[in-house]
Amino acid sequence: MIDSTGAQPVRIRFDQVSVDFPTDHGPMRVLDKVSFDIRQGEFVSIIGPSGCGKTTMMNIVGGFVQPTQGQVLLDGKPVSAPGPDRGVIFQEYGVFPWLTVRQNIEFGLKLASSRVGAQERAEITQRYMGLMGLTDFANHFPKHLSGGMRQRLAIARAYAVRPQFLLMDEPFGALDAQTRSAMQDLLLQVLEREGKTVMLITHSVEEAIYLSSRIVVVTARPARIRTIIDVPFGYPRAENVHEDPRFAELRAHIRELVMQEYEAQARQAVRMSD
Ligand SMILES: Nc1ncnc2c1ncn2[C@@H]1O[C@H](COP(=O)(O)OP(=O)(O)OP(=O)(O)O)[C@@H](O)[C@H]1O
Repeated sequence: MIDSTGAQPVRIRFDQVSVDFPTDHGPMRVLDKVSFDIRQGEFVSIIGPSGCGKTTMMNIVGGFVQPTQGQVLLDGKPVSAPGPDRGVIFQEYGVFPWLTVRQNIEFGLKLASSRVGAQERAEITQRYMGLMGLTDFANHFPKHLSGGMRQRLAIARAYAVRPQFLLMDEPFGALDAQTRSAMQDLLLQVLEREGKTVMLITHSVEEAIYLSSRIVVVTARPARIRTIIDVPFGYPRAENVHEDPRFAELRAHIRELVMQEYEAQARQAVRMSD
């Protein structure tokens, strides 16, 4: 479905979303009147200082946190609960320690859809174990995997379900540089094939530019939209896009914005301690 302007339809809409969390000193505002849209097939990264409210934004889309004011709409309907249409990958490894690698992926599929039969589940599981380099560890339990492998298992489980939306909170943060780069390329391949709508939280400006179609820079807490940047590179994304002079310019620009927000956060902390 394409609207009259020829643009893809809006899938995720933040509409004046504010969140206050209770603290011992009264409510703490974490998000303040955040509004932006994510359209079908877009890859939107959120970048901003640590602790500013990015995970909270993702938790609202995931259905884990309710806004204090405003709403998040998924295909025009307010989000009220988690659902299998959204594949969520958390910072912490979201794997079940009492299940093997194979069982973890199969269980994710079982939860998401009762329509996938046992045979198909086994095939999908085999495929994603292969993609993530986990085939040799199919019968291992997570405690016998390295941190990076556990994270790859969490990613395999989310991808295997083929959700319409991928919500990723620093999914590659715990990986070494080489694995991280391989996982970024694999994500681009999966998206090329399956055409998902993605929201990614990352601290890496390079990762945001390499993967995204747009980057939302948010302010120090409470998170507000500082600016939204269109990434000038199309898909399939060239692996050597890092060498494009526009990449370096964009990186410098976004780093500057994020540094300014860290400085604002530091000034806030000084004021609070006065
Ligand atoms: N359920 C909650 N109850 C109370 N406070 C919370 C809750 N969830 C988050 N917070 C607080 O809200 C603020 C924003 O947290 P959030 O995790 O959204 O930030 P973030 O930008 O994702 O941080 P980071 O980049 O370090 O992961 C933090 O001060 C956090 O302690």
